[in-house]
Amino acid sequence: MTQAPVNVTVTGAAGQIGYALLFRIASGQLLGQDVPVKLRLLEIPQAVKAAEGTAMELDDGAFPLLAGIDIFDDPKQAFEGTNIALLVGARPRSKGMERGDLLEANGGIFKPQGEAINAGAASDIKVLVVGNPANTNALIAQSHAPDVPADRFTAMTRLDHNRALAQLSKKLGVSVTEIKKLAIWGNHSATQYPSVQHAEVAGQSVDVDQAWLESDFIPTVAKRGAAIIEARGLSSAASAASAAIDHVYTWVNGTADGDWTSAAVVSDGSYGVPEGIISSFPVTAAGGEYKIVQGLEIDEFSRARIDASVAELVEERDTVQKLGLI
Ligand SMILES: NC(=O)C1=CN([C@@H]2O[C@H](COP(=O)(O)OP(=O)(O)OC[C@H]3O[C@@H](n4cnc5c(N)ncnc54)[C@H](O)[C@@H]3O)[C@@H](O)[C@H]2O)C=CC1
Ligand SMILES: O=C([O-])CC(=O)C(=O)O
Repeated sequence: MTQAPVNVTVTGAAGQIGYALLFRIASGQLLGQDVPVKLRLLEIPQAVKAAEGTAMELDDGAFPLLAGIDIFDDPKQAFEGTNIALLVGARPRSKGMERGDLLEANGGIFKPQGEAINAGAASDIKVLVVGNPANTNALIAQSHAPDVPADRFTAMTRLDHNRALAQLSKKLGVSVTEIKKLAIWGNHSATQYPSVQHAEVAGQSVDVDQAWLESDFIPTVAKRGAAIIEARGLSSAASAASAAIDHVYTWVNGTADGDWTSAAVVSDGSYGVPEGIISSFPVTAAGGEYKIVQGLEIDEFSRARIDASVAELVEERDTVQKLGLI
């Protein structure tokens, strides 16, 4: 081993995303093949036993990079000294619900977790919120961590980004690796805007007809979560875990030259998105920081879609404000 282990806290460790995520972290896919990790698992008391079972299986994987596993039911202990926090633990939606319906049920989880991160996490803490409604849960956690730089709190729209890549690659008959500069804007919800306005294949802009974009691509990507629930009877798990791995790996290791990815980050007012809201943008990563891509021209169609999704985020912020969660 070439360095001290990195502490990674995963909440909801006994859940379905946790089960898909933990083995990939232990195998080195979160941070890199030369980076040892110590796992700190947080669960509610009733699920600690199940988390212990997962920890036994992690032991049985004999992962060379796994330097230890601790299990907690107290957020203060779980986030003590942690470098990377994956906030997955929350109730998933079921058929017929929108993610925003989970605001009240799940919002309460993220206030004490934000406070615990503020109190005890390592100074280089990076937080990814996966639990839905992810953007606003991230806002709740961030607002209770005043001593942590706000840009360390992010929410996951990488799954939407990957879904958009997959759909476009099928349509164009090219590999996902050939597509650059796709972007997810706004909320991780049905109002999100997957944009091909700046997308490129082999340096050329992507030529797809507007009717396909509006009636197929955008709704397929934006409603994919509901389609998975309809088909599986459970919300997406392995693909969500995979996107969480991608989000953190890119954050730590950077984006490729000439490309970007999507992540929900604290808005600095760019593109008319109100400051402080956690909204998805096209972002680059370098030196361990995500930065919003600047200076993009936004066409009229994109403007309307971005504004609609951001309006939903403003509503969610106002709701949690009324609930006393921020
Ligand atoms: N942002 C995204 O792209 C996606 C987000 N999600 C969301 O991720 C969340 C988790 O999904 P699943 O793993 O499928 O759910 P799950 O129900 O299988 O697991 C959730 C786990 O969280 C635990 N938990 C609940 N409250 C907790 C707390 N206060 N502290 C620690 N752990 C707690 C539960 O005991 C359970 O083990 C849901 O909110 C789901 O909607 C799911 C897919 C994609
Ligand atoms: O749709 C859901 O509730 C789970 C989720 O966030 C997704 O699959 O994108």
